[in-house]
Amino acid sequence: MMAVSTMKRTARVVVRSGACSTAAVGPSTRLAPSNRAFHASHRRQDETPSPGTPLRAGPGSSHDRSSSSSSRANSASGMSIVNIVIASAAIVIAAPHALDLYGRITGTTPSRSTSSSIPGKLEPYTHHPLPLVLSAYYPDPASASVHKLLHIGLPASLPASGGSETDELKKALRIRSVYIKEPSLVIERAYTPLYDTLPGSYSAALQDASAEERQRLDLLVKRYPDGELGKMLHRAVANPTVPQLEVRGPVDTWSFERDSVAGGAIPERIVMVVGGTGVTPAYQLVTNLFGGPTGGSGKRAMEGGPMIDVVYATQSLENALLLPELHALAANSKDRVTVSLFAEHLAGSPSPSTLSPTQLAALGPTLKASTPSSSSRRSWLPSLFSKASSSLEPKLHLTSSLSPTSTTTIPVYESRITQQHLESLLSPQNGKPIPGRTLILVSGPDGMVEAIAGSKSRDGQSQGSLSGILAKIGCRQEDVFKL
Ligand SMILES: Cc1cc2nc3c(=O)[nH]c(=O)nc-3n(C[C@H](O)[C@H](O)[C@H](O)COP(=O)(O)OP(=O)(O)OC[C@H]3O[C@@H](n4cnc5c(N)ncnc54)[C@H](O)[C@@H]3O)c2cc1C
Repeated sequence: MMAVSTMKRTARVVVRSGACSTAAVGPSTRLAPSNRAFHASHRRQDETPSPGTPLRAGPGSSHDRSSSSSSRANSASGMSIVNIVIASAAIVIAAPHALDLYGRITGTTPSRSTSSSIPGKLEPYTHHPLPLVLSAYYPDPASASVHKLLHIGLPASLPASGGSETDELKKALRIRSVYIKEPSLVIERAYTPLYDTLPGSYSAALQDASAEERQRLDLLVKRYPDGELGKMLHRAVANPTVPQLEVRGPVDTWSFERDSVAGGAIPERIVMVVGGTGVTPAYQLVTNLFGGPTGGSGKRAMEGGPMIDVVYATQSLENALLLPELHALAANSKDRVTVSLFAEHLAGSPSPSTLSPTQLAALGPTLKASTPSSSSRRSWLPSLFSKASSSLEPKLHLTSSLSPTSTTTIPVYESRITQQHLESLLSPQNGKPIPGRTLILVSGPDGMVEAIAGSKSRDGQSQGSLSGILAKIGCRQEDVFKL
């Protein structure tokens, strides 16, 4: 496993070969990846009144009746104190239920009591305090940014094992998250570690990891201007000796074993359509199956696992996360992992020489950009020559700057992910049907998930009906899962 250089939500679609008809139906749907709208509607939770909020003395308190007889005043005062005690007790008893109800109604997750927190422990349903051992701006620790890489100290995890290789593969086919609590506001938010180092992990990345890497969670956290948890996590000062973050987990975001649609058969291919910080679940799944980007002495890729295509949308090249690591994973797992990037704004026709310092920072020292040749431009979208528009051709190719002979490329399109792109990706290649089953996972801002696969239910708990681009190209409801 490699430390990321110093360093969303989603839908799952299972597509049997031919399950998504590739016939174009209507005009392509544009995505609306507004992080602001997404978080405002899906992930934001307003401040919850604290159970300890003092009650205001109402009419009948001794202060209101200064001219009344002392007995009436005492009686009123006594009544008032009894009322306060009863009301306070009722609030304390009812608060957890009210918070649960509030969470269900708003689609957010209120935190539970942490009065019995045990430092250094991790459990799915109870928060425990863990230390923040590293906090660095991402991608360049020396430049302030809206993204930070955080390392949270963990009790060491050992790779789990048991059962046949197939059983282990099925257990690695999952994406797990943790929830971090904001103590004063009584709210929590989910974050997906880049590597599953959580208890009970079957991740190939854990097998590659050093002892130090096994004792930490690597999170990439975006800060929004008024985002509560993002602000708190960006402000927190790293100190390995102070367990300051209330964390619970692991919680399955998606797992093959719980996927009734999968019916026990491992998919041949998983297409992950992701946007913004929604790339973190895709990254975790790839590293679960193929190990970390720098590899190690441990077991590498899981045998018999699916191919993974990461179709990644960002607002701009400079906002793209984990590009060097994704490229390294694709290069290490030739023909098993592909990555393509859709940047809405590339500022015209960038050439390698005109990339800005922030764009170059997103590429890191290991990637270089080049202008695709006309033949390579066309290779990814063979069926669309006749109707090709400039947004259907990559504007840049990202390749390794360290090994010039490497042919692994991340094509960069100046576009949102469109119907044509997904049709092309899911269509039979060279006229031949893609064998086996394709599972599609979608993760990103609400607007993007809605455009690709339709929105989740209001409470975020159920999938909602399939619509959007995937419905237009003929995918079936049961073939789609929104993370
Ligand atoms: C399974 C899962 C995994 C995730 N993994 C990651 C991850 O790895 N990394 C990551 O960064 N995120 C991840 N997220 C998203 C994360 O959980 C939070 O939703 C995100 O960090 C925003 O939380 P916040 O508290 O910072 O912002 P919030 O307080 O929720 O605010 C979000 C946005 O809403 C706006 N807003 C806040 N209050 C209001 C208001 N009253 N009116 C209008 N707008 C308002 C804010 O300005 C901001 O733009 C994940 C989410 C899920 C569900």
